[in-house]
Amino acid sequence: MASAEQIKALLKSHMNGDDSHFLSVAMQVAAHEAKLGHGKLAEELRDMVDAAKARRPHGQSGKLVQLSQPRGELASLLSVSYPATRVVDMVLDQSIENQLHRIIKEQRLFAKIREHGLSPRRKLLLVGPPGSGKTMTASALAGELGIPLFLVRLDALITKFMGETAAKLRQVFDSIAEVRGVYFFDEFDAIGSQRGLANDVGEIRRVLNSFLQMIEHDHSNSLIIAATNHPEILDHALFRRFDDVIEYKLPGQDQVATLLNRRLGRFKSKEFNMKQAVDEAEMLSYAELCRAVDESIKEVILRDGDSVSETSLIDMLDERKLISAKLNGNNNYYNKELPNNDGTGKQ
Ligand SMILES: Nc1ncnc2c1ncn2[C@@H]1O[C@H](COP(=O)(O)OP(=O)(O)OP(=O)(O)O)[C@@H](O)[C@H]1O
Repeated sequence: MASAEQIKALLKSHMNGDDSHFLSVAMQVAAHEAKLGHGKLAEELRDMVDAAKARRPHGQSGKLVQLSQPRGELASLLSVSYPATRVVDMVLDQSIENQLHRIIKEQRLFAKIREHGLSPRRKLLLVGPPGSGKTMTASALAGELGIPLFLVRLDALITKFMGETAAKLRQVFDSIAEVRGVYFFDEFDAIGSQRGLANDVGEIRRVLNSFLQMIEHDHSNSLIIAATNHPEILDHALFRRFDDVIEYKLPGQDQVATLLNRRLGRFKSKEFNMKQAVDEAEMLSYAELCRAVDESIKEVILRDGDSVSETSLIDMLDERKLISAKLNGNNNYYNKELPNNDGTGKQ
């Protein structure tokens, strides 16, 4: 139930005609209900807010008041957003989609799970090539659960001063315990690399040890998501600290076709040869495919055309391939096996 203060805030913004504030308080009520484990109610409220926002005239999207804006030093360590992304916005293979739905279900009903002395899945490791949807997944989980997404800024977290990084990490974990949200550690290999690496410095080893202890002792209701493109250099001790490891891959032919269809939307020409485009898209990431489609739509707009043909899309796909070959080099390590949860590396 909304608190008296929240009802007062709703009435006040209604009387002042402050639509943005009204919706942000409604989101606050939704986040509060989600925190109490009333997932269905929270989702219903959030859907109503989304619908209200969608009905606003163009240009009045209104900026949501940041409800859980980190303060003080935390502000430099965490950046917060309230994503509207949903799992259905993503193109995924069935097994990943199932994994995500399971996590969402456990999160929505976490109070029920905790009543039985169990804990929902909430410490996740996402591994896979660049542009495969790891960050988007963190947004979609926050969007589905109606809770804030906190990006942990590793550049601000990792300093060269002895002990400072671990102290900052402590602050992040304190926030994880205090404010329910999705906490996303991108490029996690920066702190999670194997302790024995020759070029490793002592401070990074200490940080990794601190992280291992902190994640082990964390019993909060937040989701902790770490993502990396380099699972092969992660310390094996890390794998068993996570409740779930989700492995992302480059899109297969079905996923490419779905993504191209969705992204091209009304710009897809009637005689568009999807098979030819899909064949040409091999080895490109989701992000690169999106980019190629956007570029080809832009090209249509600039020449006052009305649709994208497969040949113009193929040109853009080829351009992406060239750029990607230059930037990414070789990603062969995705063919290697990941260590299993006992850290032995055997599957
Ligand atoms: N599975 C997907 N379905 C639909 N769009 C996707 C998917 N994956 C990526 N995209 C598109 O590509 C963009 C970039 O993806 P994202 O940042 O999630 O990749 P990432 O795996 O986190 O990459 P990096 O490792 O470089 O951080 C997304 O904002 C989205 O537009």
